[in-house]
Amino acid sequence: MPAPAIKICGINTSAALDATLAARADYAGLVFFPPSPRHVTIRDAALLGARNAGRSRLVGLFVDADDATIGEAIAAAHLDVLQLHGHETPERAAQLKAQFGLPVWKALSVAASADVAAATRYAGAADLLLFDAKAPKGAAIPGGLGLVFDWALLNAYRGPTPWGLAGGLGPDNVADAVRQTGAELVDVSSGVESAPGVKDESRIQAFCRAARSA
Ligand SMILES: O=C(O)c1ccccc1NCC(=O)[C@H](O)[C@H](O)COP(=O)(O)O
Repeated sequence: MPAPAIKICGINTSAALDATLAARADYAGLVFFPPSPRHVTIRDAALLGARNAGRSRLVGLFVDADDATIGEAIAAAHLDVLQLHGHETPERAAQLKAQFGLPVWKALSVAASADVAAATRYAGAADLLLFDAKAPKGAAIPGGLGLVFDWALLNAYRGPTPWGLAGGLGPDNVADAVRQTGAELVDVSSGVESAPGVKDESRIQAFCRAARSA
């Protein structure tokens, strides 16, 4: 089984970006969602984009954002991928893909088999599906909560769209997760932090090493 691609999400400082680059992660995620402890302003995003200088692929994460917000973020940070983490429909995903000419990843919250079955609606609209744990009702943010879902639910996925795994991953369980699910991409945020929104260089290194060992 080839090693999965690795995305470290919630990069909000130059130190966090440098740690991600040093660990040779494939993707670095920037969160454009003000309620998140990992939110980056347009100014932060421009600085991070310039520092990255094309070394890692930058994924902009949006929650039901409008076109102007997304366009401004792309221009500031030179984003490579758009990740939609809200209630965006297949039509909205397809429209953003056409409008901005970037790959679109759709995050899908999973708590039951029906959530996985519904993923086929995004065939042709999204370039990658990111299966993540469903946030509890009333949560301030829909991701980045360190919650794991039942990975066995993914056995039911039969769609053509490539997919990745997120939700409660960390250095201690990512290798098992890859072995059990065969995920082509793994995504982590809180599992490589020392506090919400504070990335930990040694945990980023350990996560990448463990993911590649699977
Ligand atoms: O991370 C956030 O703060 C966030 C805010 C709003 C929507 C999504 C968010 N994160 C999405 C991610 O891509 C996370 O990496 C994913 O949910 C996994 O998070 P974690 O369980 O903390 O590893």
